[in-house]
Amino acid sequence: QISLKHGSHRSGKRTDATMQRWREYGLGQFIHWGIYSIPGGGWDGKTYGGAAEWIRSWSGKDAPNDWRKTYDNLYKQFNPVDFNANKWAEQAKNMGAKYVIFTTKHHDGFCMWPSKYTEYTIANTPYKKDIVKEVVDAYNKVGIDVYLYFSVMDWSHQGWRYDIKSPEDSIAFESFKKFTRNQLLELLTSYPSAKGLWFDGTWDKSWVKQAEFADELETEMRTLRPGLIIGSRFRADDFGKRHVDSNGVMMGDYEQGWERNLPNSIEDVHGHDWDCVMTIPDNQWGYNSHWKGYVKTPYNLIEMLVKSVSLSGNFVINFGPDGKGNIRQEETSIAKEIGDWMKTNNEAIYGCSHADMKKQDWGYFTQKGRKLYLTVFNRPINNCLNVEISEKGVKPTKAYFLANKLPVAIQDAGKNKQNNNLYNIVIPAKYISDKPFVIVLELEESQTNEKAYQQART
Ligand SMILES: COc1ccc([C@@H]2N[C@@H](C)[C@@H](O)[C@H]2O)cc1
Repeated sequence: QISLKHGSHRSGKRTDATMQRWREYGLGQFIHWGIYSIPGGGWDGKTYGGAAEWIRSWSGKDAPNDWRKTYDNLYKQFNPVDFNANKWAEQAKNMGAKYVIFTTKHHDGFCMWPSKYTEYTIANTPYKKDIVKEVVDAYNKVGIDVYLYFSVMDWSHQGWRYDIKSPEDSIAFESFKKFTRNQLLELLTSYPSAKGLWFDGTWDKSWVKQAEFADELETEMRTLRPGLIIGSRFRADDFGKRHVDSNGVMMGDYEQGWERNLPNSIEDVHGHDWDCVMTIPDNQWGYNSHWKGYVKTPYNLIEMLVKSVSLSGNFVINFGPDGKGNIRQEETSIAKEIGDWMKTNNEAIYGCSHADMKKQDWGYFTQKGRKLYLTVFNRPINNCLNVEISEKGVKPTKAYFLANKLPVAIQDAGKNKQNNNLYNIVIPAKYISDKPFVIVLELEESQTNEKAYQQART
């Protein structure tokens, strides 16, 4: 046990109601929207190879002439005339999202709210109005909780440094730290209904060296907003360790490392709360007019959602509106498909978590109380869903389709070598579905005193 002043201040999950509400969300929406949405991954007929929200960093011979100057003046033309926060919120509601994470400031430093600590904000664009407020109000109105994405790394600020290597760097970075604290307190004060902050841009050495400052700032924010939810990405400990401190204890309220990645087993989760944030194309968060590579189907995303909940996590799908404030057609149709599926099956998602059952090939278990939800992605040829119950004295008493409550048969298939009780849940052969479907299995304690059967001698 290494003694730490600025490591994790809590081990184990948070047990308060606010965090429990977060745990039950299941599905969330990420929105990346900012100045980078104007170029949309290219400029002057040239396309940028990286993620569209990083286009300010475009340089070298491939970049348009004077690109940095061009980019840093884009805010003067930012006027998203098609933006309608209520339409976005309605679409997210219909998709079944319970929370939204919205980019207040990305790495380029442009503020989507009228911050009083810099000129580089929405107030100085033709649009003028406070976009963060419009999003917060519209999503809250339809019952979706709002979390504010904030990039600590800020390329527009004179005081930002990737590392601190000289007294001049230290003085500059002190001014940057003051600016960052001011903006964060400003966000918490201006948008009191925001439930949490989603930090990014916290990997550089300069920030990793600020254990005491970041720890005190996190405490100050939590004091200002009791119940505030902050993930594992915000700060580093006394020795620069991030996400988990030097004693292996997670910092923050949930694991924020699952970006475009998913755990594969409950062991990967280490008992932490977590969410996965996922792009629809391979790696584009901000609007990119030409999606390259594989674009995930609604089916891919529904499987990731169910897998996340089956491992006690939330799944957050990213949307990247364009420079005029439109959500593109591909994202609109995905939101619709997922929403249609959620309307029928959300009972297997909301408030559910990992079931201590052996993973089966046909799909995933999620559980809430004594109800097991079997979401089937790979229907067995013999229509029998294998279920192994290792918990002694527990047996399934009822099985039925979630969609229409029609019963399905439960066959007792004896015991396997580990003495687990095996069951076949039998899907009627005539039942046809071109979408993943859910079967509910109700469990009850059984008093049977069956003896364990003789193990084979081998
Ligand atoms: C250096 O690798 C990355 C990858 C993604 C990011 C940002 N995190 C995502 C949530 C997006 O905001 C992406 O720009 C930053 C650095």
